[in-house]
Amino acid sequence: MNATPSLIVALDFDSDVSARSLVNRLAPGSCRLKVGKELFVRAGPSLVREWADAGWDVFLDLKFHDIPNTVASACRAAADLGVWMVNVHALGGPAMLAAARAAVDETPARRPLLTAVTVLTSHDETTLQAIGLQGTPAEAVGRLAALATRAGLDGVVCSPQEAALVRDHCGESFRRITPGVRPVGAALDDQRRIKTPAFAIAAGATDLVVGRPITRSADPAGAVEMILDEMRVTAGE
Ligand SMILES: O=c1ccn([C@@H]2O[C@H](COP(=O)(O)O)[C@@H](O)[C@H]2O)c(=O)[nH]1
Repeated sequence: MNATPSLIVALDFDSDVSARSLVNRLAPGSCRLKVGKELFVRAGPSLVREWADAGWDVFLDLKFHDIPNTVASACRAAADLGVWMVNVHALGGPAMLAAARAAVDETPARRPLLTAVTVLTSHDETTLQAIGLQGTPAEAVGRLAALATRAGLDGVVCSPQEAALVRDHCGESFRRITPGVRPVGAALDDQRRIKTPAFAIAAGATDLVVGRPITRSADPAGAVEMILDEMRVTAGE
């Protein structure tokens, strides 16, 4: 793939009013939208459908992780909303990943991209050990990305620190969606494995997810433009 990397704005707001106020200042061609657990629980599927119908690429980031039948049904429901991408958690294992893939394949005309979360960007080696995962985050990402590749998924969610490793092991066309992106000087918040937008692009990330550096900025639309500029410069556009 070598497509221009995209910016996905994480709309982690506590109301649809706040989310709409930012989205109304953005253009669908300039970035994509991510609806995660908070906004989805607050505002529901109708908001997702509304944005998808309005031409936005919506990433429904609910990280499904359950028995295969339940995850497959949830992926079908996401496809019915018209989302651009939906994700599951790779820790659900091969059968769950295969069931998710089969479910999105049932609607070829509007099949969403299907990606898998590997190791959350809030983890470091110490917290991985605390939950019983051996090795470095990069080693765990490599193992989980291999599972996702074998199940026929379209890519994984990983930190920018593992983007190059995933590209090398899983191929150029396998998407590397990277949260844990922080412009120079931005607060770390609860993230642990972070890098700048420039690093993420240079390392081969295909889609950069950025939330609080935008949503908590005094000028969110300006923050989006600054990140897009840094991405363009690094990509040599
Ligand atoms: O490993 C992961 C997977 C998902 N996320 C989500 O991305 C955004 C990041 O928000 P920031 O405010 O830029 O930290 C958020 O919605 C997470 O749920 C992640 O951070 N790490």
